[in-house]
Amino acid sequence: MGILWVVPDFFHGEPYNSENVSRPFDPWFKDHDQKPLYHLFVPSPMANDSSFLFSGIRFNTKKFGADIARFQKKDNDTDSAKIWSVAEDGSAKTREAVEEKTASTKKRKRKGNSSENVEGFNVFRNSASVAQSSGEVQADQESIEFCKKKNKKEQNRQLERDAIFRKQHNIHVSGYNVPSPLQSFDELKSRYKCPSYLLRNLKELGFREPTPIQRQTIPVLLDGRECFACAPTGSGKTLAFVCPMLMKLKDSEKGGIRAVILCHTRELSAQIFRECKKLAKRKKFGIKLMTKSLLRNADFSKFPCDILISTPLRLRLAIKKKKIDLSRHDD
Ligand SMILES: Nc1ncnc2c1ncn2[C@@H]1O[C@H](COP(=O)(O)OP(=O)(O)OP(=O)(O)O)[C@@H](O)[C@H]1O
Repeated sequence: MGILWVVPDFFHGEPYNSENVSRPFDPWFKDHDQKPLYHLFVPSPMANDSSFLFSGIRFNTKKFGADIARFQKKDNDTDSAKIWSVAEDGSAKTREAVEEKTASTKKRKRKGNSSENVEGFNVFRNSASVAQSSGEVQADQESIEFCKKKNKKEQNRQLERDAIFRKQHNIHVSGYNVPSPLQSFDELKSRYKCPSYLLRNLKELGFREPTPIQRQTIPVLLDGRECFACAPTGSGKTLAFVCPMLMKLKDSEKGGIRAVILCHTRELSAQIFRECKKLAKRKKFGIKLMTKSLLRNADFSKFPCDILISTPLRLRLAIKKKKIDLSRHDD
């Protein structure tokens, strides 16, 4: 254990002086060997563990890196450790060595150079339990903070890239933490695990690139966010909401209506119905258009329907007269 307690020997008179020829080391040590001050500490745990000295101390190794390098462990430290163990053993054979080393330590002290600090620092470095574990904790905290900073930097870079991309495609957004727009339809697979039938259908329909409204609306809806989108006629709004709808529904189920699309005109609902059918090709989704005949003849209690497309008035009629159940819709 690399510890050197430097305390004045108040209890036992004069300190050892190597230059005092009339008081050589052996008799001096004999006087003090009976009750040296460190014996007071030996039975206590303090003698074996210096961590009590440093508990609660946190040392910023990053900030004081240069100082740490300067105070790295030196031979002096091992010397002082030897002195300590020798003094404890009380071995007569090594007392000479003790004398020499003690004298040299004192000389250094007198000169007032920095080695004293070195030892003090090494004590800190070597105290096994608390100092080491607090060092580890601090290292962990530093690496976490480093990761956080890195993530934040990367996030800011991504925000910048998104802003440039939106500007290029004339996309305007408002809202908090808006997801990044789609670069391509392939991103549907990498980012959202889009089923392959849908990607195949998009390809077959000749949709190579998403339109601006699709680029931004699809990620927003797939992230479970609410969205109010506005784009010119013929800009591909239908795919912008049908594609995430199909992805969220995943598979066909026979338990009732799971999604509703409301359109203000019958023509538009018929157009959306056609688009839905094209996009859901190869998947047995129950997609229904609320026509007059359906409203009249259908038994809505056993209505296998994943997506229902209707105008508001027809849906209201169905709810009132046919007790259509919309409670199963997926969020
Ligand atoms: N990414 C795309 N690439 C090429 N064509 C597309 C793409 N998305 C949609 N289309 C096609 O563009 C046409 C218009 O799409 P859509 O009906 O969805 O537009 P809209 O914005 O909903 O129009 P409206 O406002 O009239 O309802 C459709 O024929 C559709 O198949």
